[in-house]
Amino acid sequence: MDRAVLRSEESLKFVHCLTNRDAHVRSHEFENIIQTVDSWINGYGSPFLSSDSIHSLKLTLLQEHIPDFLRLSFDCPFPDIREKCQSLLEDLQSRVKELKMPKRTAQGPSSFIPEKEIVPVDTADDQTQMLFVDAFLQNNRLDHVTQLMGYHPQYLESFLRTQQYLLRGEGPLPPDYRHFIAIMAAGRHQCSYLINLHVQEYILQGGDPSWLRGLENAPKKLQDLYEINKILAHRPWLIKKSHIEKLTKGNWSMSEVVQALILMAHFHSLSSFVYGCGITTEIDHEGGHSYSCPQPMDSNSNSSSTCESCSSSEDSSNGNSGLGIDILMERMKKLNEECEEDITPEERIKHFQTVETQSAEIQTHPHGPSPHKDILRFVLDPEFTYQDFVMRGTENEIPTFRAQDYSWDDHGFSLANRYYSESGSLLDDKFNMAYNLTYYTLGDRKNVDTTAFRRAVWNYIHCIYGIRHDDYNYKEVNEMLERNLKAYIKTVTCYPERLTKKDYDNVMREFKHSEKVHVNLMLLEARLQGELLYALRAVMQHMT
Ligand SMILES: CC(C)C[C@H](N)C(=O)O
Repeated sequence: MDRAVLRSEESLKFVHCLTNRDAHVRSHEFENIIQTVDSWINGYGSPFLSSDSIHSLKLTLLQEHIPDFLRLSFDCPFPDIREKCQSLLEDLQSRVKELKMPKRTAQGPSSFIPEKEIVPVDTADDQTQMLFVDAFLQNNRLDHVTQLMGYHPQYLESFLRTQQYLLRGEGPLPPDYRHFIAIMAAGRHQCSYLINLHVQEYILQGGDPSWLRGLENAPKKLQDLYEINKILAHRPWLIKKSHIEKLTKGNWSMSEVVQALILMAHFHSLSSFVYGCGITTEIDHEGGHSYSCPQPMDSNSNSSSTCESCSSSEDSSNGNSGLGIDILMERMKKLNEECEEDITPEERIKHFQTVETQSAEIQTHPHGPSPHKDILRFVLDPEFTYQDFVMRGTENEIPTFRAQDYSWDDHGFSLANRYYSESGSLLDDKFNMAYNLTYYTLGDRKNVDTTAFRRAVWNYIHCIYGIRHDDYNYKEVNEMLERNLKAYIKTVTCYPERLTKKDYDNVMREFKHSEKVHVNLMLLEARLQGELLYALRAVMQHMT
């Protein structure tokens, strides 16, 4: 190659490398990119001083990809690439004055948790580091969700394996459909974080950009999912076998239906996690970087300490400071020691109904942010939201879902496997991981059996969805979960887009951030399982 003149095909290669789907190629080619850019800057004479068309092409290309470099300088788990990106940006800044240099707007992956308390990209923990590398190679990035899940590497492993399978593994739906479904699902909670990620993936997979103009531009087959996506997200108890029938009478095969249902439920519940943990916009996405002084978001990390102290005094004066760890420990101990109370099935049902009714009385924020028009392209009726199960009205008599009649272990698991090969086993592993995960700690205490607390969280979420486990004593929910925490759980599960930092700060105060993320993982999985129980039961009813 004539190095004196950078040919436009070279520029194209540059773009290609940066956006290459195959992350392996991408990291290998990275060396070349750096060299190319280096030679642009340092090369023969000073190419940036000439004003030919190649010059402006180079400038445009560089400008477009600077957010990519900026992101890589933070999220790349390979230290050499991270450092090279940093020095490249510095070099560009000082030598190519025409370029505009952005700064990241958020201070790390979560606006609720100070960056220094989050597992760093270059963590010294080998297992987590390997998972971060895997995630980077899978997704072309180490996204904020993954980094936050890095608190819980055992879970993260299972999560990444499942998500990789759903999006890129064998399965009946083509890749662009999978990402489009992710966008539709995230749209139900206005989760622009996930929408951005999957719009990018959709395009990289060769998806038709015109579909992104709005649902009405997508194929009828995808539009047919609209209704079921909506009820699955907010009122899964309304799913009937007729919904499944409608799809299979159209041109959906049963295994496509099952893959789509799992994808939708996965992204509904991942939206809960994104909001529940205050995940920030990815650096290279719109809003993740800014070309002006990034002052506003800087105050965010500071505000966490000021906010916490001011809200704590405010709340204790309201007598609203919640269950302290000591009380919680004492109650857990008591529950563990007590032998199973002798209660009749009727009493059990009563307890369940009490928790259910109380849940309906919990006031969450009445309105969320009004949806952005970019999101409304995928959401036709944003006002359709969760409604308390007990308020479902009597006209269509929907009974409580009895988990012993249709359970994940005995029914859902094998049905998922039957129509979508490994999905059941992967999900099963992930559910078990989230359900059983414990470090025997609570705040700064060690050797604590937290089973009672964790069961209460899980079963409370199912209760919100009208699912009753008849071997569980729902009285425990009220012993374990104070009202603020119930409100937090209900908001994150049902209306995640309405959650505020204050809500996060005001609950589980003595818990570590990693524990709050742990609770969010349970929330994600319990919601996912709840949605799938309804969806797969309808599939079964349709088949029999
Ligand atoms: C969510 C937390 C209360 C979990 C606790 N740290 C445990 O290891 O069990």
